[in-house]
Amino acid sequence: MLEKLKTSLINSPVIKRGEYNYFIHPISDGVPSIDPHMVEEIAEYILQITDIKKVDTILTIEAMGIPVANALSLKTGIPLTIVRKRPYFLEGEVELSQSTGYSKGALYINGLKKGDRVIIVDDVISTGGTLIALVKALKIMGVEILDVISVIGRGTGYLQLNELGVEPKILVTIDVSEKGVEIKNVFGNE
Ligand SMILES: O=P(O)(O)OC[C@H]1O[C@H](OP(=O)(O)OP(=O)(O)O)[C@H](O)[C@@H]1O
Ligand code: HPA
Repeated sequence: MLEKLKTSLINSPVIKRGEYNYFIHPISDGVPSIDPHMVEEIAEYILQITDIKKVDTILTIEAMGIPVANALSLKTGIPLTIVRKRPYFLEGEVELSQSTGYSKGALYINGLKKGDRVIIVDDVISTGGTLIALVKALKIMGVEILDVISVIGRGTGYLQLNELGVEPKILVTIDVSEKGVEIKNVFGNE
């Protein structure tokens, strides 16, 4: 299962972004090109591990959550809502701070209201900085989070989501070092 994803991950180049060992992969970077059959493999797998029936909208974060989240939206007919990196100044817009292992910035939520039921789909969880900030903001908004799914996971950032009462489903967990990427676990193989 997830063979295309696993095989491509172990061949990912790793560069330094400051002190951070950053792996480069089509799903997390769109580099090199994204194989639609790999996206299909991932979307199919997600549909097997999450209950999509009650979901009002699939929520993702600009930019690299979009390819997988959009594939899910197309397959299910459920609308896609994208948390953006620029403001739109619309009524009710919610701003939050995003920090990763190599960047800091702002994110902006539009199009969600209290009571909306969402699944969050992203490409990578590492420090957890992005998803922790998003989950906290959604809870304040009264948005119901039915599931949190990340295609790739590294490090222990996901543990802080547990403290927020969220158990993210991470499809493939990896170790990243200067030597490269190693597969640690596949969701459902525990
Ligand atoms: O767990 P964290 O440490 O927060 O890292 C995970 C985040 O890092 C990337 O976002 P980023 O905005 O860097 O890149 P992108 O625009 O390529 O998605 C990725 O898309 C995740 O959202
Ligand atoms: N590679 C690609 N995207 C990422 C990473 C990484 O190492 N960490 C957080 N988002």
